[in-house]
Amino acid sequence: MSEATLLLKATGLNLKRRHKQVLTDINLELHAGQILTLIGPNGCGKSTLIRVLLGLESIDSGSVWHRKALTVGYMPQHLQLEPRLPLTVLGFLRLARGARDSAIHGWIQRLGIQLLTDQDIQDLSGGEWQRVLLARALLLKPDLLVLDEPVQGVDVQGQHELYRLIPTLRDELGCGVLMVSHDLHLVMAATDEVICMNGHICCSGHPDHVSGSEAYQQLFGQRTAPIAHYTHHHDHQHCLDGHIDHDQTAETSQP
Ligand SMILES: Nc1ncnc2c1ncn2[C@@H]1O[C@H](COP(=O)(O)OP(=O)(O)OP(=O)(O)O)[C@@H](O)[C@H]1O
Repeated sequence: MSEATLLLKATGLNLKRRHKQVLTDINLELHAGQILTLIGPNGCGKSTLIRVLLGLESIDSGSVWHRKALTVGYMPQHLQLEPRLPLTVLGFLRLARGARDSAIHGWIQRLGIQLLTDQDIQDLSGGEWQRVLLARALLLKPDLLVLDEPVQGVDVQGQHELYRLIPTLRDELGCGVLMVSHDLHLVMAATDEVICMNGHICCSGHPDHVSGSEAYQQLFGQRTAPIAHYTHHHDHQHCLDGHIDHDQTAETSQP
């Protein structure tokens, strides 16, 4: 990918918290139009890496480069709000920098949260809150959309909808997407590149490549078996004269 589309680049990131080495020699690049997903077991450093990339946490060594004037829409894993704060969903969305009511109502419709507009944010369910946070991130018209476990608390139907929506948003906004997810089945189909981490980067690349790698199998073991992403194993050959030769045997069938 070209330098012109580069949004963010991390080089040699290292970070220790108390006595634990949380990040070790992390290198990555994210380009406009790319969906990059971080996966890995609990505590492997995914959220910490996101916060470091966004400049919310300091590092011991390494560097993070951002494109100039990069606008980031961040959907955090946790957002602590003052519990006594009386604020409706609409009021909360109006706090987004530069957000106009027309845009707010557009995203409210798009994300199917019309019935929540006047509801107090303290009364939202986990899945409802996730949608509201996504709306807030999108209101910023981000060059980079950062989603830290976007489907936590979202029902199965909602998870499918959200993972279908992410590539559409990427296409419409032309943004890059950096995502953390535990939903291996769904995320593998909705991402261009996966980084599988456990403090350091164990493996990375296209989902097909990563899910077949030894490091991935060691981290996720049996759970990797039914990954539901599309893989086409070509079981025939197209000859120059247009003839199809079926003598080639298929390795495996697609899921
Ligand atoms: N301020 C801190 N002090 C000590 N340890 C910390 C601190 N912040 C993070 N850690 C540790 O760093 C590790 C990485 O945490 P992080 O939240 O990045 O993991 P994660 O991969 O996002 O996990 P999960 O999948 O459970 O959300 C964890 O072991 C955590 O306990």
